[in-house]
Amino acid sequence: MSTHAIYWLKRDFRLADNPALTAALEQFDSVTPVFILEPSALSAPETSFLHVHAQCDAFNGLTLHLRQRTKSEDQILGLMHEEVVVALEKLYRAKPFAALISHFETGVNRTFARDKAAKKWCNHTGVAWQEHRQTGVFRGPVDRDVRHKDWEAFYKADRLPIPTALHLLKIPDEYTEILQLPKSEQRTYAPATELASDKWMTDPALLGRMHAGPLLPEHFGHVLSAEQLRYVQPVSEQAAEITLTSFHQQRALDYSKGMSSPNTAFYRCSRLSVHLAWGTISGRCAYQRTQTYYDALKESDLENAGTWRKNLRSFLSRLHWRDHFTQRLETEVAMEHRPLNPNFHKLKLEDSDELYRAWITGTTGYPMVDACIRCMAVTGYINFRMRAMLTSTAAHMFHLDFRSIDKPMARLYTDYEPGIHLAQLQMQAGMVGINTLRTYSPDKQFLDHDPEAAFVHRWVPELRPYTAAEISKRDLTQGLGDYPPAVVERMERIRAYKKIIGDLKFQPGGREITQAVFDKHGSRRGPRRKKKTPPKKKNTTAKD
Ligand SMILES: Cc1cc2nc3c(=O)[nH]c(=O)nc-3n(C[C@H](O)[C@H](O)[C@H](O)COP(=O)(O)OP(=O)(O)OC[C@H]3O[C@@H](n4cnc5c(N)ncnc54)[C@H](O)[C@@H]3O)c2cc1C
Repeated sequence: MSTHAIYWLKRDFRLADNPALTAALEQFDSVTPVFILEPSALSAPETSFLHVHAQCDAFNGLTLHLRQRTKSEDQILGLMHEEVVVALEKLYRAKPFAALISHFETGVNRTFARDKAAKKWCNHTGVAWQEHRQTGVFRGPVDRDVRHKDWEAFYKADRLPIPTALHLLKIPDEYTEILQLPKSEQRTYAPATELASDKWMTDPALLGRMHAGPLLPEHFGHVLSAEQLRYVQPVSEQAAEITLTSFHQQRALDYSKGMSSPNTAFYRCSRLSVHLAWGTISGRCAYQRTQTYYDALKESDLENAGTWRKNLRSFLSRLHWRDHFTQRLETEVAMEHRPLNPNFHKLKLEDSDELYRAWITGTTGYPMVDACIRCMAVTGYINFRMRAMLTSTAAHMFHLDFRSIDKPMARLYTDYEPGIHLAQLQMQAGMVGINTLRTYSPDKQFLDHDPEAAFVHRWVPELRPYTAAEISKRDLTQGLGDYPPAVVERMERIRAYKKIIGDLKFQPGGREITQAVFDKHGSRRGPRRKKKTPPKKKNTTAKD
């Protein structure tokens, strides 16, 4: 009797180095790939048009890739717009399947609860659910001191080729009605000539282009404006390939130099985060291909080979940080709702609605903060330093609780990855407590990284009549023309925040609590500290 399985696509829209897809095709006679876009995910507080756009684009890209590979015009990628258990039940009733195959996911409590419900359904029905690992994040008890070795072993293992048995992927007749795709207008992406002059727009030659295809965000109630459509980053296996190649061959030379300023980061950074987040490339593939390129540069007589290598090494470290931070959420799922460091469980902040509204609408009276928020709302991207500055402003200056800004901020990134986002958010807000609290001054960031005010002028039109010098010397209590005064005075608020955090961190028994957090979650790669007291200085890298 022939065996049949469902391959449940979950943040893994690719054919190459895909452990779940490979396993499904090796074990079963036929496999139906299904992407389930749940109504509860679409209406979740962390979801925005950017995530829906990313998934539609990735779905369309994978559809195209499958057509090219199988040389067939048949739609072999199924879509369901249902809650997962309802979707599985419908499929099973139409045609029973022996197994459900997917990757395991480190997500928020909502996706964790969904997965538990799916597990219960599988147990009840007798369907075997195989969850494969696609990253260097480990589930279950892991010895923290050997985890790095496990991580390395995974990243050094041969990556999986595109399976040859793609002809086994099919939508059987029994599923045709259930897996019908919406009828769509074909959309064309903005032509490259229109993109030439604006450094925040995506350039198809460097970052790829969106595909026309059966899914559009509009089908799920998320409409992108014409401006957003021209700025959002394409997300597909094909676009990931172009992005990685252009990074290796053209952009990485100025990576370290260009990553801090929002005027250069849109092209100098790798821009691989959306692809890693939605699985249009595997972390292992990005890592190994970069390592190969790095090794080749050792033999190369290319001018600046040393600089290329230094930049690629810095990129490789960041790929490791991804899993390091995601592991925190995998180990401590409660961190969505409470600080990682128990010293802060009783933290009470002012959490003012008025300050929250100023922050999220980009009307704080701090030009760099406002420009970043408004830029993200259109492009779905900002670089690391600016994300850290936005968090630091929200927490240290505006005294907003990290739980109040978590979902709103997640909605602004196309690359939203719950593990990295929550770990970074908590760290920048001082809720981890194992590193020195780092405060970013928005006005210093403006002077350092936007000295000509190009970025601020682009995203805050009220400030276009003023020069960079006029902007930086403005009277904070007055604003400039139509631009509002600052909503709070900076230094006094930061001092107050640091006192709140310090009092909790150094309460009786607080140091021991912080040491326990370090032992469980701290990086093992730097010098080990086994002192009773938490580290005082240093460790202020972006990573920790
Ligand atoms: C408050 C806050 C929230 C964040 N939320 C996310 C998120 O939801 N998703 C996300 O991918 N990144 C997040 N980051 C990390 C970082 O800002 C982005 O990964 C980076 O800006 C993406 O751009 P890039 O791909 O061009 O990065 P590059 O600088 O080219 O880095 C290469 C890759 O390394 C990884 N990486 C880089 N920096 C970090 C870091 N500090 N921690 C963990 N991994 C890192 C990313 O996968 C990135 O794609 C967040 C940072 C902060 C401060």
